[in-house]
Amino acid sequence: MSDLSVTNERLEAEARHNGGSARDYFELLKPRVMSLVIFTGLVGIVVAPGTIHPVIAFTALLCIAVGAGASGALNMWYDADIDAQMSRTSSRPIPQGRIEPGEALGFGATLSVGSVLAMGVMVNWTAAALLALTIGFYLFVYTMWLKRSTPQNIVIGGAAGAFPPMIGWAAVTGSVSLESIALFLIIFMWTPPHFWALALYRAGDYEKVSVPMLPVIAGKRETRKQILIYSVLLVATSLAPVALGFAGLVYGAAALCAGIFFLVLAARIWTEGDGEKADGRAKALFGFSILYLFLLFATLLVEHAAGLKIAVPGLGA
Ligand code: HEM
Ligand SMILES: CC(C)=CCC/C(C)=C/CC/C(C)=C/COP(=O)(O)OP(=O)(O)O
Repeated sequence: MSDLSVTNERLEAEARHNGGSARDYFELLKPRVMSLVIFTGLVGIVVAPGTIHPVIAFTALLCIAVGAGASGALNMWYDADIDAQMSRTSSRPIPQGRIEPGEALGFGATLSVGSVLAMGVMVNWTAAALLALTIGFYLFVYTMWLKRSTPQNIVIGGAAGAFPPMIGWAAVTGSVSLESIALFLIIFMWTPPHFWALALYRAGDYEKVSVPMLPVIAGKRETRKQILIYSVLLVATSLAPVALGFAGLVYGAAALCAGIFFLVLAARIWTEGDGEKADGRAKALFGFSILYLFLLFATLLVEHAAGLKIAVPGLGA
């Protein structure tokens, strides 16, 4: 062995020993995914009826952000074995040895408990209970139980990602209502097409680590069919805020236009089958799914905050 490689090995071992950098810890929070999660929480806070002091609203949003990040760290702690083997996730801090599993567990657990307690003490205990439920659902129900045991993992487990607007709403009102359940249902219906589009072109990764994602177990044809079914349900559900009267024509028109485009992309996946453009079309739906959810919630926010709500005749207030 050359002097150089001995030195490199020593440096790497030292780096591992010194614990991760601030950047590694930040990566544990899954910041890109969680930024949209946090945005949906913000929309829940803004559109909820009633008033909230801006400092309390900011505290609630911070607790959602920290709790969401913490749940991402706990997910990475538990999934480190499979993350190490999948090309998409192998460069994460734990598989790379930059953060020890125990450090990630301690980090995630501390932030989880801290965010729930801070929400309870400084905002209200309904929002805190929902935040605890969300973190627990993502860690125990999705990550530890369903992810490795059933192809319905993300349908049921995906509920975790749908709670944040409900948490935001509860931070203002102290309760759960039909309107906040409608926001929950939109994300709940959105999660299967969002994730299965990605799973279609990442099926090999999941097969390699024996995670029973739908394309691996039921095949790509069935996955394409399920994407189409959930896309139709999603577009119908996206109109619930209008039907319940807490969104108006601007939101309704945006939801319909974006929804039609979503359906076109889902249909194109279906018609392409296993053709040569299959991966490209799945990637297009995955990418648009993120823009779609952002647009839907952003329109709700702007319509509400800018007083643009024009009620649809015969529906709601
Ligand atoms: C169980 C539910 C969900 C599953 C299984 C899932 C899965 C995934 C996966 C595997 C990725 C690729 C991440 C990567 O490239 O490392 C991803 C990306 C993403 N997801 Fe989800 N997701 C879920 C729910 C959500 C929710 C609820 C949101 C937001 C409301 C969300 C927002 C995003 C965003 C913004 C990205 C893009 C991140 C980037 O560009 O790196 N996801 N999702
Ligand atoms: C407020 C709060 C606690 C919010 C949490 C929201 C939440 C549960 C979002 C789910 C996001 C996500 C990346 C799921 C994928 O996990 P995965 O393990 O299948 O993805 P991976 O393979 O990229 O790790």
